[in-house]
Amino acid sequence: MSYDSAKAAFADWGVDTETALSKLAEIPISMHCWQGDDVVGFEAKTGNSGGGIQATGNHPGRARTPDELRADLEFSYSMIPGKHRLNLHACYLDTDQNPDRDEIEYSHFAPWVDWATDQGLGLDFNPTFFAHEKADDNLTLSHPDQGIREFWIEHGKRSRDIAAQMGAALGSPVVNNIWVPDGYKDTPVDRMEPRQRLENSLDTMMATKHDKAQMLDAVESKLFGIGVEACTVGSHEFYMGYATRKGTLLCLDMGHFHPTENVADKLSSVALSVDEILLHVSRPMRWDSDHVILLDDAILQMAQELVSAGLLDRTHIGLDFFDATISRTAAWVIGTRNMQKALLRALLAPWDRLKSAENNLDYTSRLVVTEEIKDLPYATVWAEFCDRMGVPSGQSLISDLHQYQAGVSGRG
Ligand SMILES: C[C@H](O)[C@H](O)[C@@H](O)C(=O)CO
Ligand SMILES: [Mn+2]
Repeated sequence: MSYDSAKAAFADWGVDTETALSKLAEIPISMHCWQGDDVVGFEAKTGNSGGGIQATGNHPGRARTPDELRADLEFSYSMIPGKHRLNLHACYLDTDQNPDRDEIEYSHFAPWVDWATDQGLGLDFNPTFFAHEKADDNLTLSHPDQGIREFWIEHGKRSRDIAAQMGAALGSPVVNNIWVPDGYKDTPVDRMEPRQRLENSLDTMMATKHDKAQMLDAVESKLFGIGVEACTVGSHEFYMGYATRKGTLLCLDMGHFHPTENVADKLSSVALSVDEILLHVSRPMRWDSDHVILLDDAILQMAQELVSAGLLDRTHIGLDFFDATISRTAAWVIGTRNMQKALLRALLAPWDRLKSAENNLDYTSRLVVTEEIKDLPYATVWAEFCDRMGVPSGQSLISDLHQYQAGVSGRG
């Protein structure tokens, strides 16, 4: 089918494909650096703690250096339509020095900023509260030992400074997302004190106010992780309350809730209490397994909520998955494109008609419309978008992905 025919098919439903394509082109997705190297990072390892997260698989081609990671990212972005962002973790520093987490400075990340400037990308940032000997108890900002708390508070403060400097250099606010793995394997007898300690540590860490044009604080909750099955200190209720009272962004990771919860349903509720939201779009399978996102119902509903509720302007869309059983660059490309495809479908829905049917309690019409529009030629509009943005779609994408993977498979 030609694009003009597809455009006419959508116009029949009162939808303008050109408006949808213009909007889609303006939605940045923050791609996570850690898909490229299985969350290993570039510092000398000092601890065993994985933070309860785990990349599994041994597909060849893992990036071992910042240069390899940047090459993989450049290829991946060239397969993704539009201009996007890179979400960096503090353990991905690029320096010959070996600073501990409480010694990191902007200079250790300056090569990333130079590269991002060159590539026209925005950056986001995360302090790394895992994979370190001082996190081996699965307690960091809520640790009963004040010295350990202070170590991590210093790391968090420095991360915020670095993020703010990145934002100033790039002219685009850097979201600095705080996730700590803190929790207990078995049922704790005291849940209150750890949560008070976490709150106090966060307050100290974020005491310095930064210009929101440079840096935005976000906090990420979790249900459980490996080794902290009984209690996570930074639960959803903890951070929902914290973000609401303190004015930070709230990060919703789709893998951090009970498997039957609909994370898309949370957006409108959360948006009534916090100004801005950060998403970690992920695909949990039985647990927080961080599979590559598919164009499945969970993602489609997420995109529908963002568009229908008018939340695109105050939601930062980040990704969080890491699969080491497939080509890592293909994982980035497939996952990011799926997020965009979901957004495109949501942008192509006849929302006025659907909302009007719902408000008139005409659920029959609502159901007919939602089901009939599933047959519209979304693929043709997507192919047009890719074409205009100079990236492949369909079978040529497959050969490009395979060709790049073949070139990196020999990495040791
Ligand atoms: C590496 C990330 O910080 C991590 O995935 C975090 O966002 C998370 O979701 C932990 O489960
Ligand atoms: Mn996450």
